[in-house]
Amino acid sequence: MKVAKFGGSSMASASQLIKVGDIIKDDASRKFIVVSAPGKRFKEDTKMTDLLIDLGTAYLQQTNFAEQFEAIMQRFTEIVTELELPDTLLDEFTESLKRVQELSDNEASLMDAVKAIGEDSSAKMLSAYLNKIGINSSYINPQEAGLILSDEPGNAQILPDSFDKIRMLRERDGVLVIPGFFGYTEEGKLVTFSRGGSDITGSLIAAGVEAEIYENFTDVDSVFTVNPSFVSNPKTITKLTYKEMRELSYAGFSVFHDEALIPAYHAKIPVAIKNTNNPLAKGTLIVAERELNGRVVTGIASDTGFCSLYVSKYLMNREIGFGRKLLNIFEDEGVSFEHAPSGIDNMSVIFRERNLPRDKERIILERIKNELHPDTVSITRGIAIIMVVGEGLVNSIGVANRATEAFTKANVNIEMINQGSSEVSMMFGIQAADLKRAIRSLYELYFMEEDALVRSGS
Ligand SMILES: Nc1ncnc2c1ncn2[C@@H]1O[C@H](COP(=O)(O)OP(=O)(O)O)[C@@H](O)[C@H]1O
Ligand SMILES: N[C@@H](CC(=O)OP(=O)(O)O)C(=O)O
Repeated sequence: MKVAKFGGSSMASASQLIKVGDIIKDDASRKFIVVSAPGKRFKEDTKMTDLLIDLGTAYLQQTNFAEQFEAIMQRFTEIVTELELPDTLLDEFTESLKRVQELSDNEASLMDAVKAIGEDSSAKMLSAYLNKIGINSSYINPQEAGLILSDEPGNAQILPDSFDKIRMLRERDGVLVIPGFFGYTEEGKLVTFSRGGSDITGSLIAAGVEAEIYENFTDVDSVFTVNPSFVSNPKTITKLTYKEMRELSYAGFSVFHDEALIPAYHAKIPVAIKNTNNPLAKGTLIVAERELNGRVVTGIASDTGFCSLYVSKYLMNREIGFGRKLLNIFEDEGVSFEHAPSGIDNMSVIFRERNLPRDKERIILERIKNELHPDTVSITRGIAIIMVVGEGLVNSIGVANRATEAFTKANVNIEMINQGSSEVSMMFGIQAADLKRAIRSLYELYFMEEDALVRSGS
């Protein structure tokens, strides 16, 4: 039995839902279907989830609620009408949108309840459409499916008891259509995962039902070696390991949510990335182990929105507890960090800028000065990270050299280097303004020049 997840791009319009129906019809083992809310139909379009966030905001701020309501209903109406689905679906969606005005939870919980309407409605439309084309299908609410999550609105996590309940879905007849992105706390409150979280639902269902494969349908033929917005027509990746994909998606390969790999990884379920618009394309397979194909680097990912805190103190290496005290300050202030590369007399700590607001920055700098008495302490914002990832990295000499050569060629200054202890990745911090140049240069070196050398036999 397979789990197939269809992302926002696959659910964006009636014509996309028809393709989804064809894909499900084509393979009877696609029994568990997880769907996102309608995504963008074209580049400048707005995702349903963003329309819903605007609706929630309009309600909270008592502004243009009616206008947002209209925009959302128009998109649902288009899909329902074009697919000739029952009008009762539209009545249901109208009711759930109206109920937003009765919600009295705190702001974060209210927003979660509003956002979930996108996925919930998507699942109801697809299930109705599948029945219409002769596939016996049921809509399954995530509570019924057994998705019990932690009480962290907008950033929930699965609770271990869920899996036994999810497993029972195997006994159900027909195709089951489950909305992605949300679940319920033990107390029955609706909570969502972080943005892009339908990938996580798909992986959890795959782990719970012990699927033979988790197919993740999106709008690209495969995972590319580099984000296609930086390099046109980049080389594709046909197979990569969970470890590689986890690092790549953490650092910006937005095609798959970085938290979505863990459940599939633990349950040893292969993940296939496939294209709804071209389902016969081979796609990309994510597995536990793969043969090394001679290529050292599998992919180069990058992300912006980081900042780096630098602390130096002469003889830091001899001061027992320095690192602990430093990290303790962040813990006290409720600030999570991403990386902490260190030298003999210095230490950097890398944060996502959104986790270190200016008021926290002031408090933290003050505390470091008063409690740790460093020689210098400073924060640099506007940092981008680049992650060079590959299982082959561990046994190769000169990978870092090649990277620095690429940065030099592109005239990009490296602010920080960190060889991850997982040994499948190497991370560089640079100024965000230099990102495009740096990525193109790295791609040229690792993928174009190395291939040319292999082809010429040298
Ligand atoms: N390395 C990469 N390989 C493939 N796609 C990538 C990569 N990095 C970023 N992307 C982007 O991810 C997009 C697909 O993810 P997403 O928009 O979340 O899809 P969906 O709506 O199907 O969930 C692609 O259209 C592409 O622009
Ligand atoms: N609709 C949600 C969840 C999701 O996974 O969407 P998508 O499949 O379009 O990335 C979001 O936009 O965050």
